[in-house]
Order: sequence, then structure tokens, then C-alpha cells
Amino acid sequence: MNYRELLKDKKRVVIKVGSSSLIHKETGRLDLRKLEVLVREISDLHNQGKDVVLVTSGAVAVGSAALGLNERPRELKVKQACSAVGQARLMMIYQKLFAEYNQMAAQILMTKNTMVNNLNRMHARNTFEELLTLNTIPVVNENDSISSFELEALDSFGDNDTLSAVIAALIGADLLILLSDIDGLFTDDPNTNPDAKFIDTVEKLDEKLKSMGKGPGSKVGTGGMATKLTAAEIATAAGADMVIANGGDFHVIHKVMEGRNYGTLFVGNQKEEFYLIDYIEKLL
Ligand SMILES: Nc1ncnc2c1ncn2[C@@H]1O[C@H](COP(=O)(O)OP(=O)(O)O)[C@@H](O)[C@H]1O
Ligand SMILES: N[C@@H](CCC(=O)OP(=O)(O)O)C(=O)O
Repeated sequence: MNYRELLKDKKRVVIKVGSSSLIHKETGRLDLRKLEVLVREISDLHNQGKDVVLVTSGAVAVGSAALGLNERPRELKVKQACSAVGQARLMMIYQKLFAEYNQMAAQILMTKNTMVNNLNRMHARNTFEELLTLNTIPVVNENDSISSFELEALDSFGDNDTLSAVIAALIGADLLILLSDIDGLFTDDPNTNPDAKFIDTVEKLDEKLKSMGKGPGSKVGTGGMATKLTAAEIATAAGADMVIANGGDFHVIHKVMEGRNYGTLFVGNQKEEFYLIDYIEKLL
């Protein structure tokens, strides 16, 4: 089976970009040229008739640069304040860029409680559905400034990798693309182990593969490969394919969608009885 070919027909796509793919390493400020490519790629997918949801990190990084802090803050309340400044800036720029391509962007900020509480989860699902029906592009992040789960428990739900998989499952997406600072999954962290080998396709995510995913390599990233594999577990069990690809050049989005060999592909394998809440509860 050529799993890559099937990517061409995906109809509902969630795309997650990490902070490290959005900012200049040296200054911590937004890489505007890259953002333009990201927005153009997403707008073009939308013009092809696909539903697209963008999950974007970057609020804390953008906020701390705007406030003149030299490095990523450690104290929770400082991170939360940075995120309040950064999220507004980030969204302002997304709105502007999407508008240039005649697209309507919408913002949804989620917390773990949104997903755990049955009523809130239903509201979230309905809002996503309606936003997609209305032809908008939902832009999602964690609601860092009012919730501490996300910034403190970064190994569990508090990470946009996991959040994007939960959203993919919630809205019945058929593809999740995680754009990171690395080409995909390797047998070990290639930043520390030069012998690590690239893995092109994962048909079954077993314990051996899961143990390969280590923490983050960069100062700005948070979850590393470990949370991306948790995301793969949720997305594939919900029946969506997932691709981890390098967000160094966002043109990779259309290359992945054309079925070309970019990134690591995790093949969706819908569990007969898939209950999203079971997965969310495991993350608490
Ligand atoms: N097995 C692995 N394969 C690839 N990368 C890995 C692996 N284990 C750990 N990593 C690290 O995960 C990093 C990507 O995650 P992260 O820093 O959170 O980036 P992002 O902000 O883009 O999500 C890589 O740069 C790499 O150092
Ligand atoms: N919600 C936080 C970032 C959380 C996160 O997952 O970051 P990353 O590892 O860069 O995707 C923010 O917007 O700064």
C-alpha cells in the first residue's frame, strides 16, 4: 500500500507549528517571511476545498521578545504574562496575513478543562464545526495566561503537540501535520546521537518506537519528540494519519499533501472503540 499517495485525498487537516519554527533563534522575534509562507500554504489548501485548522505555539516566545526579556521565562506568572502579550501579537499578524489571501481567521484558545469537561468539549466541537462550515481557518493555542496546566505540565497535555492531536480526534480530521525543527522521527535524538537513523513510515507505534522519542533539543521548544509520539498515538487511534516534518521551510506542507516523501508518516489505524476522553484522562 502506498500510504503517501493517500495523503493527496485528505479533506480535513490540522497543522501544528512549534515556536522554534516561527521565530529567529538569535533574537526570539517572529520570522515574518516564514509566517507568510505558512499562511500562503494554508490558504492554498483551503482554496483547494480542504478544511484546515492551524495550531500555533509562539505566544510565550513572541511575548518575551516584545517585552525585552532575554531568554524564555521560567516563572509561571511571567510566562503567563508573556503569553498574554504574545498571543495578541501573534493573532494580529495571522489575521493580517490571512486577510491578504482573502481568508477569514478565527481564534480558539483551549485549556485542559475544555477537553475534560463534557459540556465544554461539546461546545468546542460544535464551534470548530461551525467555523469550518463558515469557511474560516481556526487558529488555536493553549490559553496559557489563565491556565497553569499547560505551562507547568509540559510533558502531558500541556503541549501543543498533544493538543493538536486531541483537536484532530475531536473534529474527525483525517490528517495531522506537526511541523518541527527536525525532519521527523529518528531512532534517537540526532542532536545528541550522530548515529540516529531517520524513520520514513510508522505503520504501528509500539513501545520500542515510543522509547525513541526524547525531550526537546532547542531552548524555545518544549515537548520534544516524546510529546509528538503521544500525539501520534492519539491521532492514529482516532483514524487520522500524522506526519512530523521539518518546519524550516513551510513549503513542505504542499509537498507532504502531494504525497511526496517528506517527514515521518504515522499511518492512521482507527481503534474499533475509540473514546477520546480515555486518552485525555490518561494525560491528566
Ligand atoms: N527520536 C528523536 N527523533 C527526532 N528528534 C528528537 C528525538 N528525540 C528527541 N528529539 C528532539 O526533539 C526536538 C523537536 O522538538 P521541540 O524542541 O519540542 O520542537 P518544536 O518546538 O518544533 O515542537 C528535536 O530538535 C530533537 O532535538
Ligand atoms: N502555548 C505555548 C507553547 C507551548 C508549546 O507546545 O510550544 P512548542 O513546543 O514550541 O510547540 C506558547 O504559545 O508559547
